[in-house]
Amino acid sequence: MSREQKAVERARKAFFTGRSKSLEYRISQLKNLQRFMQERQKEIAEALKKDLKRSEFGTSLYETLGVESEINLALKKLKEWAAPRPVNKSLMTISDQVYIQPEPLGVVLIIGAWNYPWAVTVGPLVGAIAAGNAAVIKPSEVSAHTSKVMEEFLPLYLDKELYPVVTGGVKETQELLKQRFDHIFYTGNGMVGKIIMEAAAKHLTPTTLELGGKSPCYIDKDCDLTIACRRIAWGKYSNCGQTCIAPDYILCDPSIQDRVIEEIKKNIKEFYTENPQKCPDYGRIINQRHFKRLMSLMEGSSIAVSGEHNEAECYIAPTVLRDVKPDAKVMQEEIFGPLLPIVTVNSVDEAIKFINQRDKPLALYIFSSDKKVTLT
Ligand SMILES: NC(=O)c1ccc[n+]([C@@H]2O[C@H](COP(=O)([O-])OP(=O)(O)OC[C@H]3O[C@@H](n4cnc5c(N)ncnc54)[C@H](O)[C@@H]3O)[C@@H](O)[C@H]2O)c1
Ligand SMILES: CCCCCCC=O
Repeated sequence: MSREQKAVERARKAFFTGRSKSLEYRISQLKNLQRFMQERQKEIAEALKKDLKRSEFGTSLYETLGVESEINLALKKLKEWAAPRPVNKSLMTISDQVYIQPEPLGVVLIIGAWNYPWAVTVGPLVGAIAAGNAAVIKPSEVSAHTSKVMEEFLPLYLDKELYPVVTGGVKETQELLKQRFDHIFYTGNGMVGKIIMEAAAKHLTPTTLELGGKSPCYIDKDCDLTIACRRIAWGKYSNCGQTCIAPDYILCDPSIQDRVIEEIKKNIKEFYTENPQKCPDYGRIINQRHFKRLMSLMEGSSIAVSGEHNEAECYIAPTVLRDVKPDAKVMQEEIFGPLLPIVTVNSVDEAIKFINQRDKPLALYIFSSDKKVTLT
């Protein structure tokens, strides 16, 4: 029997003891997780620094504060969430006592991604514990230092049988996917999302798929460019653009392209100094494979801001590309890095057509002073 199969079987056996169902037990495990997040702050921050050059402030802001507030919410609301809910009687149930009783699903699988590894792996775990489930936790092998911290320290705080951490790469994840789960929560790219759904379908397991995609921005001629560009620069270059809903590309009128570039440049300097490579708040590309992918996406584009890079450090500076053609390489896939292409369009109608014809946006950012401008 494989290590993965053993972990799932142990979790199921532990689930059948019924202990994860008691509210007291769920609360005690959530409190242990809370204690883990507080006591292991140093290990969490050090691992994220090694994986993504995440600053300590960034670790709190983007990862631990979010997970901690999920735990606090669950602790506060658990009794209410788990309580039976009243239901209106119908002719069929007129002589019955009727109510909806929330019940745990069973053994769930959580497969995390590497870009915000705590938020997307331990975040869903909070919900799984609160709902009384057993959960097999599979952190991303790509953020290897973080994965090691989860593997080493989580079992010191949580019930090891109910909430095992299974590390490894594609082979190990595929071995896990052969097992039967009662729910799968996956975060990552859409190609692998299809593999997850196919494996889940074999057991009719419901899935939650948190995927990626393109997130276009449209800047109208008459909007407040200073505000628009500041917001885009923040969203684009936080975590080096490696955020699911980071602005992917900008559409704007040719007459404002130069001003947009200047405003974004000003913000890059304010956020990350003249030299982002030395700035503690600017991260790194997760690995050489993604570094090379991003360098190749930039090929043939006209660079308006920076484009500097250093392969040994997996460093790519906050970059803006101008007059990008719709068929350029950089427009064909989710960028997931600090490259910001600008494509010019002559009207809002052209922008709408552009987006609708090619992308099913994950997020859509519209900057316009005209409240009637929507792209839906
Ligand atoms: N919607 C959201 O909330 C959200 C959040 C974060 C990231 N994302 C998206 O995730 C993507 C980035 O993550 P990623 O996919 O590079 O992460 P990744 O490479 O870490 O993969 C995610 C998980 O899938 C597993 N995996 C990889 N290949 C597999 C295969 N062939 N078979 C089975 N399992 C496999 C990995 O082991 C890992 O645990 C981006 O597209 C981003 O937009 C979405
Ligand atoms: C603040 C938490 C960010 C999670 C983003 C998920 C997408 O990448």
